[in-house]
Amino acid sequence: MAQVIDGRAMARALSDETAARVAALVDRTGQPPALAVVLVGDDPASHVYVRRKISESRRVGITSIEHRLPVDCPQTELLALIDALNADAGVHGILIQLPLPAGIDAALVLDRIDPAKDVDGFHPVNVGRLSTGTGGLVPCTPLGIMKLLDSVIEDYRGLNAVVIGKSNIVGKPVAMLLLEREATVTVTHIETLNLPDIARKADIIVAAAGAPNLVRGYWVRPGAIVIDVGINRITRDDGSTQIVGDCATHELDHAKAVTPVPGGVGPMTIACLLSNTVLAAEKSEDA
Ligand SMILES: Nc1nc(=O)c2c([nH]1)NC[C@@H]1CN(c3ccc(C(=O)N[C@@H](CCC(=O)O)C(=O)O)cc3)C=[N+]21
Repeated sequence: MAQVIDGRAMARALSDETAARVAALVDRTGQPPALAVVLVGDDPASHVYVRRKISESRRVGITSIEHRLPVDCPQTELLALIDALNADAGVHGILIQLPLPAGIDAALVLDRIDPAKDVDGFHPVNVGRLSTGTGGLVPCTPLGIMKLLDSVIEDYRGLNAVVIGKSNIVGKPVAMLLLEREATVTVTHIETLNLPDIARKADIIVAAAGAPNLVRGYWVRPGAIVIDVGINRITRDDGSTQIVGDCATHELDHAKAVTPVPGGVGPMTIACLLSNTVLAAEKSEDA
């Protein structure tokens, strides 16, 4: 049987550490870290995620401030809000929930965030720092993936890592982090030919394609480690809905370790958002 990596337990442990850092910060400065969460429009999944981010923030002592804007909000209004949050010394982290409504230029919006407050790590300055390995805030999902992998891997050197998906929020940044550990990294995507053959060479598979049951048992070599980043809401025959990942997990008994969905990468993403927020607040102390 493959080891099932418990993302909920690891997230809890990380958040306990974060809570201790928050308490120490409050002792030093008299002020808790503050996270601004900006939600534009009424995507139901985004609402669920934002609720969870805010309640987890409170649990560790981070003050979270939610800003809701209507779906037809003019871009200039969103940019003005970001300017105000950038200028507010009491705000340490800014998160713009994605996806943004059509008609808003997401790249322009992310460019506007002060890189020091960019707890998602999506600003070009942080993307650049990640690619040169020179500090900066690291995107939450890739950071969480590395912590999950670190629980089962000591030394990445010489390992083959195959990343499925080339998104800016998961595929590309996790490839950079794996490269930094000196794994041999292959990034694949929707146009990749012979994906099963490429995956079969992997010691580490990171599946972030957004396609349920994409990664089948025969794609995975015995002893490989499989990180399932997918969050797919599917409707069963009886009409009920279920969250599944990108991997046919029931076919992966021969893997060394797998992450479950739910309870794997998702909870770690939120725990890393909180640790990034405290990191941003700690760094602002010396500024
Ligand atoms: N600016 C921005 N930053 C993000 O980090 C960001 C975003 N926008 N937009 C959407 C995606 C998605 N995302 C998730 C976070 C937690 C779970 C999570 O906690 N999932 C649970 C429950 C799954 C469920 O029941 O929905 C689990 O996997 O166990 C899932 C997905 C963050 N994202």
